[in-house]
Amino acid sequence: MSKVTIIGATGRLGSFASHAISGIPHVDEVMLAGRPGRENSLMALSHDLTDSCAARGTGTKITWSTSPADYAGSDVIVVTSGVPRKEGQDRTDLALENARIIAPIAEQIGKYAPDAIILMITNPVDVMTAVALRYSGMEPRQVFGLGTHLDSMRLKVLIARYFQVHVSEVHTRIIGEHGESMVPLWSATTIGGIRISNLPAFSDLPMDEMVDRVKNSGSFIIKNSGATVYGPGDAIATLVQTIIGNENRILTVSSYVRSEVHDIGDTCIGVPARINREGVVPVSIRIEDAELAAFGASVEKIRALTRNIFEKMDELRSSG
Ligand SMILES: NC(=O)C1=CN([C@@H]2O[C@H](COP(=O)(O)OP(=O)(O)OC[C@H]3O[C@@H](n4cnc5c(N)ncnc54)[C@H](O)[C@@H]3O)[C@@H](O)[C@H]2O)C=CC1
Ligand SMILES: O=C([O-])CC(=O)C(=O)O
Repeated sequence: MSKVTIIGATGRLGSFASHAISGIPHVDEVMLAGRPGRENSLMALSHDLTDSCAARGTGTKITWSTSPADYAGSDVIVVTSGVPRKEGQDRTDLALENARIIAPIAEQIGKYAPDAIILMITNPVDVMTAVALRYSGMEPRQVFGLGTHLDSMRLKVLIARYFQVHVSEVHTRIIGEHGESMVPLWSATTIGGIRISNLPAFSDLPMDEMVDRVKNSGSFIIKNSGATVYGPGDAIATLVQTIIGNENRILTVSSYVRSEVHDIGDTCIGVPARINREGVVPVSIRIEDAELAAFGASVEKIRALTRNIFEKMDELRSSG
């Protein structure tokens, strides 16, 4: 029996992610969670998703709750609660406002579902993953964030189109911040198993344009349609399936890094990590000098922002 809870289920991303998760094999229950006052909205969504399961011919049970005590028994808890950015904002602008929303949610998860695995989505996702880790009191392997998985998938599609190959022929990773300082790992990019730098067309590859497009993907979608929904929603479902199916895939997610990348760490940030039913563990890797310098800068940025948010949260809590 597997139970997946989505906290923030009434939101634009939360509702689509709930739909995507309800189609994963071996997920028996999807629990839609939200704040008191959202009962009608949660109930209506549960009816709609139950109809969806009926139409798909699956027996997934859709439940809903506004009580954190009902997090109990969850195998995976996806958190999408919080404010999204508006046109012109950077994800980091949301840090304190969303930390104030995520900290109490994480505390309740630690209290009622201490054996679950938390998948953090709220932005800025690297900092919110650290907030969830701190306030849940759970182990680093149990708390991870969507990180640069979606960025890596966005780059993969651009490379596949450029080389006119099926996306499954392309392997690539973006590590670091889910944001401006993200770092593409061209040294870990292959097409048909061949290192991309060994292909003659590599010298003409518009690398900077591709990475800029990935960096601006979220803001472009938000500006023109209001929110990013289907990309992150299906990326969330992939990660949930990887856990529930105990798949041992290596995906690029935000995870607490100690020293796995050239001894740089002590922060939650996007790195390749092995994901299974036990949770998420970063993989030790070695990267090229230029990539390492960029990753080091990204880690420093996120570590400083995270510490700043922790200090502000401590001040807010001590002043009552
Ligand atoms: N990591 C990633 O790749 C992505 C992250 N996101 C992030 O996910 C979050 C949600 O985005 P959307 O669903 O588009 O936003 P939305 O506004 O549609 O939904 C927000 C949800 O959070 C809840 N919420 C808002 N304030 C709250 C509070 N004070 N306490 C408890 N719950 C609260 C709302 O009830 C709602 O369920 C944002 O922070 C957004 O930036 C969105 C897309 C991709
Ligand atoms: O851009 C945003 O704010 C939402 C997000 O993180 C993404 O879609 O990558």
